[in-house]
Amino acid sequence: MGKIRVGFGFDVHQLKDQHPFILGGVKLEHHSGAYGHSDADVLLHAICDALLGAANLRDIGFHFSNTDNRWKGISSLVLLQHVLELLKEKGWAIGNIDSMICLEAPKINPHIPEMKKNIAAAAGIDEDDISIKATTNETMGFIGRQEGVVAYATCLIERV
Ligand SMILES: Nc1ccn([C@@H]2O[C@H](COP(=O)(O)O)[C@@H](O)[C@H]2O)c(=O)n1
Ligand SMILES: C[C@@]1(CO)OP(=O)(O)OP(=O)(O)OC[C@H]1O
Repeated sequence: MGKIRVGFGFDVHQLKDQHPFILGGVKLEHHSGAYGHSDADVLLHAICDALLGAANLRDIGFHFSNTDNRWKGISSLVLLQHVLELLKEKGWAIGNIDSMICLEAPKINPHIPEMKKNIAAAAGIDEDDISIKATTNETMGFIGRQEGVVAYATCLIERV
């Protein structure tokens, strides 16, 4: 086996009423949604940061500034594709990704297969190499009050 590295990513976005909610590239039916410069997909942003961190390539805001109109409203699946190109240029391939979404509602479990499919397609990896999990915050804090959504991700990358 060649050189391997691990990475870690975190993201948080505010939830606003009557706003689209995109998570893992899936549009969720919900009364509120994540707000940001892009489509505010916290799961994909955490995954992008884990991958960039593993490759020591700074972070998502360094590559895709939230003051740059090119990224306004953009699908974070496109950002993930860009991140993959950056990793490839440095000779890295993804081993696996694990992630956790912290969200009070709606339930994420029914959407996980579609999220995995979207991420696998954008990152060019097997669905089996992507794990997505979810937890509520047991009604506590800003997540519990449904004011925000958080995601964490870890990954392993290997030299090809
Ligand atoms: N937004 C969410 C939150 C949780 N889940 C699933 O429910 C299980 C129980 O959640 P607790 O926070 O009460 O431990 C959790 O393990 C997930 O499987 C979900 O789908 N969507
Ligand atoms: C994705 C970017 C760029 O559009 O903006 P946001 O959608 O606001 O997301 P965030 O995780 O706050 O910052 C990263 C930015 O690069």
